[in-house]
Amino acid sequence: MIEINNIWKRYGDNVILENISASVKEGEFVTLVGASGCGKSTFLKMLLGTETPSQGSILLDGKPIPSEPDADRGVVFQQYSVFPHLSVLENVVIARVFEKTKSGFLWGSAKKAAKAEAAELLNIVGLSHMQHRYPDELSGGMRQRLAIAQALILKPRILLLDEPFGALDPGIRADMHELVLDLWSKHKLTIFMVTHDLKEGFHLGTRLWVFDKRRVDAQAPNAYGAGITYDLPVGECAQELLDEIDESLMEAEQPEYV
Ligand SMILES: Nc1ncnc2c1ncn2[C@@H]1O[C@H](COP(=O)(O)OP(=O)(O)OP(=O)(O)O)[C@@H](O)[C@H]1O
Repeated sequence: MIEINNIWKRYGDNVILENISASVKEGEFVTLVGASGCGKSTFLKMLLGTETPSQGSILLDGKPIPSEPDADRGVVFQQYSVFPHLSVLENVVIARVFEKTKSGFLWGSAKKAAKAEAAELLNIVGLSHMQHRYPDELSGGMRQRLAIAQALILKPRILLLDEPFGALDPGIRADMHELVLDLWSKHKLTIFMVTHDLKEGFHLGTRLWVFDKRRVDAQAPNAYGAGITYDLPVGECAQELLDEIDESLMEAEQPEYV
C-alpha cells in the first residue's frame, strides 16, 4: 500500500531524516518512537502531504502521495484546534462540510446525513452525551475523542496519530488505547502513531519503528539525520531488546554538556 523509497528531509543545512525506506501493507498499525526532535512528526507530515521529502519518494498504491492532505489520510495531533463557538456535534459535522463544499455550507438532506453520521461517530468514540456541549466543557480525553471523530468522518484509509494521548492521565490513556484498537480493527484502518512511550508503542499495533541517528558527528550535530534503526514486529521480540532500545532513547534525550 505504502512504499517509502530512500527519503531524506533537510531544512537548509539541517539534515532531519536520512535514507528511509520501508513498505507498509494495508491494515498495519505502525508506532513510531524516537528521541525528541529526531523527526517523527516531520515523517508523519510527509505521509499527510503537508511536507515533502527533499529526496526520495513516498508511493500510495503505486502513485506519488498527493502533496496536499485528502480524505484518504486523517490526522489527530496532541494539540489541535476546534471551533469554540460550535457544539461538539457541529465540530464533527464541519469537518465533513469543508471536505464536501467550498462554500462551507451543507443544506437539506446532505446536512441531515452529515449530522446523523457525526452523531454515530460520537457514539462510537463515547461522546454521545456531550454532543450538544461546547469544546471548553470537555476534558482532555474527551477532546481527543472529538479529534478522532473529526478525523474519522472523512473515512480515511490511513490514520496518522501524532502523540494523541501524550497529555492524558494513564487511566484515560488506557481507555483511548482500547478505542483506537477497536477503531483500527472495525474500520480496517492503516495507522501510524507517534508516541514518546515505548511501552505504548509495544502494546499497540503490529509494528514498532525506532527513529534514531545511525551516525553522529559531534562537530556537526546537524550533518546527519535519523533513520529507522529498528523495525520490529510487535509482541515478538525479547524484553532485553526493548530495554536496550529504551536505554538508547533515554541517552539520545540527554542534553549535551561541553
Ligand atoms: N518547518 C521547519 N523548518 C525548519 N526546521 C523544522 C521545521 N519543522 C521541524 N523542524 C526541525 O526538524 C526537527 C525534527 O522535528 P520534529 O517535530 O519532526 O521532531 P519530533 O521527533 O516529532 O520531536 P518531538 O518528539 O519533540 O515532537 C527539529 O529539529 C525541528 O526543529
